Amino acid sequence: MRKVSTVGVRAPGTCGSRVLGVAPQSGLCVTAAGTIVDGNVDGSKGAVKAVRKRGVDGRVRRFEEIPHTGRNGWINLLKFWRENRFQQLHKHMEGTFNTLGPIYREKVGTLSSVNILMPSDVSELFQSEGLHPRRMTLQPWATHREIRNHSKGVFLKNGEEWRSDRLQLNKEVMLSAAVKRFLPLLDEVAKDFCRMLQRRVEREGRGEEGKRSLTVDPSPDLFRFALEASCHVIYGERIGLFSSSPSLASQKFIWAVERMLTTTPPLLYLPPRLLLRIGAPLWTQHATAWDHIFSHAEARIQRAYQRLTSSKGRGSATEGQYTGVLGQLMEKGQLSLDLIKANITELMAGGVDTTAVPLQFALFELGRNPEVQEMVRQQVRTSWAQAGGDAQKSLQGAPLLKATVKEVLRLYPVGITVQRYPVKDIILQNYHIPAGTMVQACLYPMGRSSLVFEEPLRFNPSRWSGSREGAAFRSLAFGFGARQCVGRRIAENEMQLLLMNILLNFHVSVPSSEDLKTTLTLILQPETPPKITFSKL
Ligand code: HEM
Repeated sequence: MRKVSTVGVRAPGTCGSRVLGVAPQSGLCVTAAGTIVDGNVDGSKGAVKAVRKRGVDGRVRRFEEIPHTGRNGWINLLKFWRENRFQQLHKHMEGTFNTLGPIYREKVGTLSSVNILMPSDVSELFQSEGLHPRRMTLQPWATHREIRNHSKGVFLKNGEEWRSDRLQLNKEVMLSAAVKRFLPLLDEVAKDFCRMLQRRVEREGRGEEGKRSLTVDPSPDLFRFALEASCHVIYGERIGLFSSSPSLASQKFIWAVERMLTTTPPLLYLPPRLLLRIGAPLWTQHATAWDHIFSHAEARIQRAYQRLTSSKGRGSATEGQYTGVLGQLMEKGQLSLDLIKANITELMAGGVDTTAVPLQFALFELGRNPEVQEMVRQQVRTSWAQAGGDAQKSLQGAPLLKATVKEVLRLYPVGITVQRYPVKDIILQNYHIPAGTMVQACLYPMGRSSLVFEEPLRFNPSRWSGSREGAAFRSLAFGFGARQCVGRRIAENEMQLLLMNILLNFHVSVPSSEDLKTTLTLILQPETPPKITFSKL
């Protein structure tokens, strides 16, 4: 047991590297606030436990006693700007947990949060999220909708309004009957992607015919794949992005989403309406990017609407035929056209980078871990053969493939935190948290914590097959509870199907297996997209 001195920002509650430390060790650590942490962080089998805690004098500590990174939000904001911490917020969080312990407070500009990383604490948070869970509002997005008079979709809504939209969307994208409907569409796009890649390897690759290899940065193709897949599932429309001349409008949509994401984080800490009034370029870029996303969606929604109404007029030409999420929502008529537009636009904006980027990480990790790749391929091959090529059955018989996606998102979560405002007072790490406080579950530091995962830096999908690490509140990349990602089933199936088709057709390797440097826009990305070598099997 050791007492930790309290100096400057690092002072309160320091548990040092024991929380996330690379060097595993065992022992108790007394924080400055007097909380006892049972620090058995031995990385050996069975040793990783949730942190137990109680006040030394048996009392719950006050909110103000939670370790923090400095009281003055404006000074913190200045530091963030000066040191470019927005882009490295995931690393900043990891470092701060190492220094301050498993819970800390942070104020940046006007935004205050309590940050946690232990699964047991996230479970506590989940139990107090209430019937209408709330996340931190992305104010620049909300302001854009308000000034342009657009309705908001589920991402930006709260309360009963959110719930009623969400229940309708769940039926079309989350329930297993819906998955069954859209899965063949995703499979078709994944297969076309592989055919396009085959042609490219044959045309541009090296080596003898039939056994060629090609080393490329696959990210532009992965973005196209994700957009093609989204359009097929959402609008029921193929947009031909794998052709030799993909449309410029689609490329512009991809750029607009990228711009919208990169301009979001700096705008979170400043009042958008003030920036709008002074004509700040950052705000103009953000709003213009959103305008583009909206007009892209609007054009497609109009087309789909005309298609649907004209086929209805001709008799039921589309009866029994799946017309995409948009068609389903229109046919059911439970949401107004305005709300359908708002939600469909959000699904489109949220559906491209979120899957294209983890696919880059997945190919990189499979490439630098050839034994893992081979193990997954064997399972996928057997399952695919047994299922006679049926996509859904093939996925069901390949748990390692599902675990691969989970493992990628553990190490590289798309969103680095999930936020909630508890509806009642709760106790986390023996500190009192008043209702209405913004609490963030920090996924990046959690995924890399030796308290939570054995050998956290090892890419090991098999870790999810045992019961222990499959335990609750460790795999949180899609959030949790009723407000979890509504695109989850689309995303999981889309990524699994693409990886399945790639593994059946190519061996994947990487020219450099050095760790990837990551950077945060609104989502976690590689600083430079990794190069991947595809060799025909
Ligand atoms: C790997 C891919 C993805 C990841 C990791 C991811 C992650 C997340 C997370 C963490 C949330 C917040 C959940 C919470 O607060 O508990 C979320 C919400 C959301 N996501 Fe995703 N997402 C992904 C793909 C997608 C896709 C493909 C779509 C659209 C097709 C989508 C649309 C949305 C929407 C609309 C919400 C707001 C849901 C609500 O508030 O009710 N996401 N996502």
